[in-house]
Amino acid sequence: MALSFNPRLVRGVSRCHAIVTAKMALAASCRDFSAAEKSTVIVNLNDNTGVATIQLNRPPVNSLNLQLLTDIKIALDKLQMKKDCRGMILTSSSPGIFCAGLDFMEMHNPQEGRAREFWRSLQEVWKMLYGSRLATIAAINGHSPAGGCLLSLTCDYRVMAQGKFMIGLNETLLGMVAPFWFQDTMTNTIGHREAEKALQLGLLYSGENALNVGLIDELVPPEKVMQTAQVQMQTWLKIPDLARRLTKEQMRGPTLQKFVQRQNEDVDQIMKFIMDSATQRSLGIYLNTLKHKQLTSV
Ligand SMILES: CCCCCCCCC/C=C/C(=O)SCCNC(=O)CCNC(=O)[C@H](O)C(C)(C)COP(=O)(O)OP(=O)(O)OC[C@H]1O[C@@H](n2cnc3c(N)ncnc32)[C@H](O)[C@@H]1OP(=O)(O)O
Repeated sequence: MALSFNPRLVRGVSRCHAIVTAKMALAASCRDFSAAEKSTVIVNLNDNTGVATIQLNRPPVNSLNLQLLTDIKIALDKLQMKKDCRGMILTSSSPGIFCAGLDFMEMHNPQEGRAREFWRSLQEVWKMLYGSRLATIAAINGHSPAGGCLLSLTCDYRVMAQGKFMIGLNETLLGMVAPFWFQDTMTNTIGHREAEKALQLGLLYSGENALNVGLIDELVPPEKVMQTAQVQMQTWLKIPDLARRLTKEQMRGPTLQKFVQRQNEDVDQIMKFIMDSATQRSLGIYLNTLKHKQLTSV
């Protein structure tokens, strides 16, 4: 995958620069994580508008492994430290795939030390995105199951591509429980009743149904996703930053405080769960299902 700018993002922009793609030193592992040397996010900041774009860039499906999570975190850190940066659009460089959720390689028969680090990175990315001072918009240009849906839910607004794409928290289909903070993020977006149904049944919504339940805010042709996100961003940036940011803090504060109080306990629970042989069996069955393409949306 070439690390070039998306021309649509930079057209007409006089001073647009890339923030260097984040890299990380991976902890020693016996597994082959050879993708570690490759860039996994492309970051642009338009100095004229103050709007940044983070493109997930880990083909084929942008599954969230330790490297991608670390790269997102570094990119966000850099952007949030830049005073002039006011908004961020989160998208993917792979047409048809926003993000396939957590990387199965991190979950299937993991080493506990690595799994802990991985989970803490996910927590950190969620916390940063959910509490970001920036106006954030997810430009969902394809499938967005599980952790992919979670990433988009942290944003202030979601634009999704029309087509046969799915979005939802489907953890129960994998024999897993979406952690409480996944559940809270979903509930805060679509309300308790719909979230209860969606989470228990592991529903993957079509774009139309996602729009109906408020999981996304707009459904547009794939080629218009980015442009729509940019136009929508102007609406968010018309509001004085401080007023918008403080309102966001107040609305999301209780969810974030609950999370911080239970963050360590959450890591311990997840470790217990993922190291359990029954969990691994369910995951193995799910991976087999995935190979035979039996996933459907409602
Ligand atoms: C310690 C923590 C404890 C954590 C314990 C608790 C966790 C609870 C929370 C869990 C959150 C999650 O996100 S769990 C992850 C849930 N994710 C999913 O269920 C998505 C599964 N994927 C899909 O449905 C599809 O791949 C989809 C995204 C729609 C794209 O379909 P396509 O037809 O375009 O592409 P495919 O042919 O299926 O996929 C291309 C290749 O990518 C691989 N692939 C697909 N999804 C992948 C994924 N999530 N991780 C790795 N690899 C993936 C496929 O196997 C293929 O590999 P090759 O065959 O080799 O080419």
